[in-house]
Amino acid sequence: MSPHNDAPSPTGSFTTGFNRSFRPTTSSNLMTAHLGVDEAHSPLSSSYSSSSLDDSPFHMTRPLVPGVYVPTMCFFEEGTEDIDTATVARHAVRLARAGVTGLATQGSNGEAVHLTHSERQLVTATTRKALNDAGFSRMPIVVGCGAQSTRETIQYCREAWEAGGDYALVLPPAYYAPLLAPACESVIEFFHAVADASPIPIIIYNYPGAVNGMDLSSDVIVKLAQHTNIVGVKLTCGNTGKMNRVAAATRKLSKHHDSSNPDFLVLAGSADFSIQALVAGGHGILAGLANIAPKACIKTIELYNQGKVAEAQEMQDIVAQGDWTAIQGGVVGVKAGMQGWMGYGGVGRSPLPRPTSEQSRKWKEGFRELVMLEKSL
Ligand SMILES: N[C@@H](CC=O)C(=O)O
Repeated sequence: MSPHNDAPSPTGSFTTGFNRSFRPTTSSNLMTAHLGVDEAHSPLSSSYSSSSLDDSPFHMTRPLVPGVYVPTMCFFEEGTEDIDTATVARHAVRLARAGVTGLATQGSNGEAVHLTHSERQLVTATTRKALNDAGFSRMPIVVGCGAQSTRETIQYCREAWEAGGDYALVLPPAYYAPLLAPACESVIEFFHAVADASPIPIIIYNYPGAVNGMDLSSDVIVKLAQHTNIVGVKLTCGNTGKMNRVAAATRKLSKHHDSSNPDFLVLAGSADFSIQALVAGGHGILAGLANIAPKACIKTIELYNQGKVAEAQEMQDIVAQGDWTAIQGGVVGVKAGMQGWMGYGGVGRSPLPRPTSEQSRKWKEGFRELVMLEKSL
């Protein structure tokens, strides 16, 4: 059973359900929405500080610990393309019951770029409530908050907190990458400004493929890690040398040496290098493949941590092959695979293409070995 399954809950004051007075609303009035919390604890209050948040009875601290984090898919109603909240909730609970460490809404797999501000809040709030109702109120939710301006990124972080998110996953802004990249200072200033203003801690998202090729170096990441409100990194770049440098440097900077609760969490951004990440000193994965095979992803890491390296390698072989299908098919292929094997998933929001039946069969087949492994666990 997951350490996050909290029935009964250890904190009497915490209530299940969305507890930050969230009301689905338009983005224009979100910033003025009354949160129903003491003004001194409101993230919209100028006197707000992250330490005051921890004192708020409306907040439960959910530590960011090593393990498997899943950037959840977003699901849409057939025809209308409205958010299918029932499936969002059901999927979150399925993953939690499989034993994952945390979830991430609005990662690349969650089609964040297709969602409005209020839809993003709806997905996060639905996920939080589903977890709480199923006895997983201690499970953290990371929320994708990347945007092109510092201002909007901060707004996303605040909205993520309002909706029940615990951490913000932030990509560097990259539309104007050539203007920012030569001076890493601009990128550092961006992350510092966001971290200063965000009510929730920041996880750096290094995914060059999604941001005009911008690839943060280990030097930049280690510098950013020294900000008290920047607490982790997801490396989708796949650079295990960089991961080794970041893990080693942040370990040295750490005030304590508790490997079960590091100050700075270093995560692989794809499941196809899970054990490589552990060898490099990383702490786990935040990877889309776990939408399909959460138990296989968890088991691979467990085997390695238990010193069963050959068995871990064997499982990693299957995980890496399955991930190749996910990498090639992206959101379209993963949804087709889920629909084929799990009976839900549907299709991506327009303009993502609907796969033909032949393509759906191909994506489903690509996951066969992985799904067989998953079912055996
Ligand atoms: N391959 C990645 C894509 C985004 O980071 C994943 O597995 O999530």
